[in-house]
Amino acid sequence: MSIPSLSHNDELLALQNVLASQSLISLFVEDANRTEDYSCEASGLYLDYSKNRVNSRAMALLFNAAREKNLEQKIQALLGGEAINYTEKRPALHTALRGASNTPADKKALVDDVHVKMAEFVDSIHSCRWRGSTGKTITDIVNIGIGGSDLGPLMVTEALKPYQQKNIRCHFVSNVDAADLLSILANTNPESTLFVVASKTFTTLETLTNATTARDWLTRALGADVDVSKHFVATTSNVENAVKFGIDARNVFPMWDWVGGRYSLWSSIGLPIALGLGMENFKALLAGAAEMDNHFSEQPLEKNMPVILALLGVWYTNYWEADTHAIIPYAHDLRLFPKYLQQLDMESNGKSAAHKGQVKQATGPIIWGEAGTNGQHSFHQLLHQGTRLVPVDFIAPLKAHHEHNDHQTHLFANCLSQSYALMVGKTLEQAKQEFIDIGYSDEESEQLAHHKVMEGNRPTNTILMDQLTPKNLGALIALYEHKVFVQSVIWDINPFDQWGVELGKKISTLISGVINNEIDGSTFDASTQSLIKRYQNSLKLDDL
Ligand SMILES: O=P(O)(O)OC[C@H]1O[C@](O)(CO)[C@@H](O)[C@@H]1O
Repeated sequence: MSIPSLSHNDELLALQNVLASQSLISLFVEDANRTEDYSCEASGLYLDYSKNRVNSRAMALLFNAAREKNLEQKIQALLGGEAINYTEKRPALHTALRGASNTPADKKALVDDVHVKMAEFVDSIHSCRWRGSTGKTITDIVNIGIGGSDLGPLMVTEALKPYQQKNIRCHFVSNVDAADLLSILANTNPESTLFVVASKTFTTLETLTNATTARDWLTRALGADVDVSKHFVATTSNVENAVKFGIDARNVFPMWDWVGGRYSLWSSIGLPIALGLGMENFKALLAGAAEMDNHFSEQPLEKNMPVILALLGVWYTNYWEADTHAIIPYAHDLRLFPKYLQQLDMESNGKSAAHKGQVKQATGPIIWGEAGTNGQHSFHQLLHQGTRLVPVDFIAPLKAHHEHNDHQTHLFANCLSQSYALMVGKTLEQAKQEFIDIGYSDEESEQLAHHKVMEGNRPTNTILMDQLTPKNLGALIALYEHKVFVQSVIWDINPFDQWGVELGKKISTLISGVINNEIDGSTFDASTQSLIKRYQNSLKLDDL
């Protein structure tokens, strides 16, 4: 794949060549101020991007590229509510949900109303005014949703566990595999359980299947005349379908088509966050994100954290041919963050259609990762000695929510040890000496040394925050949302649609029809037909 069409491409390519032969450590030696020059602060977050294979000229050309693609105007178009999602002809106004300073007034009014409704509902659950159909207080919230209607609220409630309200447990069901739902139902009491059916469209197969099974479970346990409305609420933009499902219209928390699914945790889709952590903490999450929105809108590109992260990503994807990008939080509570970012980034920028025609360069990388230190004992080997270049974002809170400072110091020291080791690596001479030091002969040491060599010069970002608080988490999520947007601008793609997931959905409906003998399956290929047959045969065996 080639590179984005930019006027300074020749120079960028030449610089890549120069920087590829220069060690990262030598860049620090050359520039005594490198750490200060290659760092930035925003909304409680500190980004150190000095351990990247860039110099000031490369950064200047990347900022220039962003200007060439009219990034500054596009940021204002995004925040101002222009129909930036041009394939679906609508704005992408997740920033309005958290009250970014340029939020259009009509959207602000809608959002404020929903916040009032959410706050009243949360209070009625927490103060035990809302009761189940048999008079019991609600102890368990089960969110039924998938994709953006699951991953965001799930990740946030896990990340902010120290803020969890007493007497309320939150559960999340997403997979159409009933094993997911049944494992939750096995440990909940129908009398004190509230289901939140979360679906922007209220048409998603997985969510409707799970919600129907949950409703059957409830009526089986509490009788056909149970007041289902005491146990089911919905968060959706499709009030009509939610009501058809049997949810009382008063218990539907609206959202709108101008909020993308993967950007929706800030909307009523965040209801389980507010129920689990309290409305104040939900609002603090929004406030942190709004602060990052304002930073994104107001700061020059050179000091703009999402822009810097995005341009570094473009640099590695397009000029260094990095296919993947690892996200490694050194906070156990953030362990779902990489998984959350997989949807945010890959569903947004996993595209090959440009505004006009097809893209000419690689677009969104494969996002992956795991919490440190666990990853060190699984995939870090590849980061240190593998043949692929994998840029890494390390994310670390300085303070923990517990008092075990010995653990926290080990955790933080490991985080820094990884970025340092990835940068400096190990030379052949050092490796040989290590073998000699443990008693190997000179000849053996010579032969084996290359197994221990680490090339080093692997690029990393380090993002620090004081503590993993609702506000800091809000800022962190918004940082990555905006990073993804900036990259979409450079790559000239629409990050707000997801046509790619539609085809599989449609075909699965057809295949269900073939399995149930409602549709002729002969148009499918021989492999698919034979696999369908095997499944049908297993059903026949069950009937015997
Ligand atoms: O909230 P809904 O409408 O049920 O959709 C769930 C998810 O399905 C997708 O459309 C595709 O996976 C996501 O973008 C979305 O978050």
